[in-house]
Amino acid sequence: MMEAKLVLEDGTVIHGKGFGSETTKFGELIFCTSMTGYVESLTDPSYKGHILMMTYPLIGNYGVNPEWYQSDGIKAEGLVIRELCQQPSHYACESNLSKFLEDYGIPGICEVDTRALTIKIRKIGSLKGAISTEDISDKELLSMVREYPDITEIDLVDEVSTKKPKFFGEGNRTLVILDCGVKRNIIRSFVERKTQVILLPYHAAPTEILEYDPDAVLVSNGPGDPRRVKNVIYTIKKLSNKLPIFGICLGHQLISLAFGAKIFKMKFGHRGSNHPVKDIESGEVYITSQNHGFAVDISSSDLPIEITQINLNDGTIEGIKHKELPILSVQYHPEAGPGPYDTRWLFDKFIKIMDEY
Ligand SMILES: NC(=O)CC[C@H](N)C(=O)O
Repeated sequence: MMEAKLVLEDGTVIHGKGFGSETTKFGELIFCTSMTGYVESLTDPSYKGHILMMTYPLIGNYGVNPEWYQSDGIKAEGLVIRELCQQPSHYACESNLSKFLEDYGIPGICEVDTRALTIKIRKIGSLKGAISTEDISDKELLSMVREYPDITEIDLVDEVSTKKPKFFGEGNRTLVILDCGVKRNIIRSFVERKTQVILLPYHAAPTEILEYDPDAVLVSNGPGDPRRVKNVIYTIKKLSNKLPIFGICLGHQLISLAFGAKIFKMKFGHRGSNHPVKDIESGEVYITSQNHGFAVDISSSDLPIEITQINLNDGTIEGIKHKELPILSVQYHPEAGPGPYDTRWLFDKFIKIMDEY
């Protein structure tokens, strides 16, 4: 295996073994506590701009199958792990993790003490970093990392959204999804429920959306700072009294912004498959799949939206709804991929709202 290093903006330099592509990539280093689901996570467009570190110590065991992809390829900038399994075993395995990363030009580094690094990030927060398997000195790489723009300064949604309309499934109801970096499982969740899905570029104008005569609009998940995606916030405001609107993750943040809430960057985010979320009305607790670094802040009860669900680990907002209009959203991922299926009922709820409207 080739030599590789991980350099962080605070000056940390970690040497390890490289796998995947021989290259240098930059991004915000974040950690994910899911024990499995590395294929789904690497291909989740919300990870664009991030270097993904898995806390589970052995990764790659069951290999790779394109059916598990959440988009057309790897969207994360790099992968940091403790131990790489080089001989995967699984009935559906078609490739291995190293080849998978190589196919998409993405570097990986293993033999890293990921747990110590996670403790560091939990203490000081997410950090910008680079993985490199090239011949660049530590000093030079560190200054490149420090010069690299912060995640809040990059328009990542534009890099992952579809360039033209796409159509999926059939049925007697139609849903427009504004593609900010949608995961395939979200589209699948509606197609399975006999819904025609029209996927539009995130910048589609309100008039263009209405021309499709949809029964509702869903604002998808996606990477980066929601405050940068101003045109979608405008679209949500324009459509709010015309159609039901649902939001997942970035979509939840954009709907919240459209109705006056604020956004803050979390210290190290929520990324994993076991985040407990409580539904305030029913008192039920769900185990949810999460991947976000920003969160919604609703400090005033004068806003037209109210909190429906909260995170039981840190009390952050996990769900909101409009006080009068059929508009609701969640911060977590009801479609799973990877993660538990506890909250798949939300898709049935969305569909019921569409059908009744
Ligand atoms: N999965 C997502 O949609 C992420 C939303 C947003 N980019 C965040 O990091 O908070």
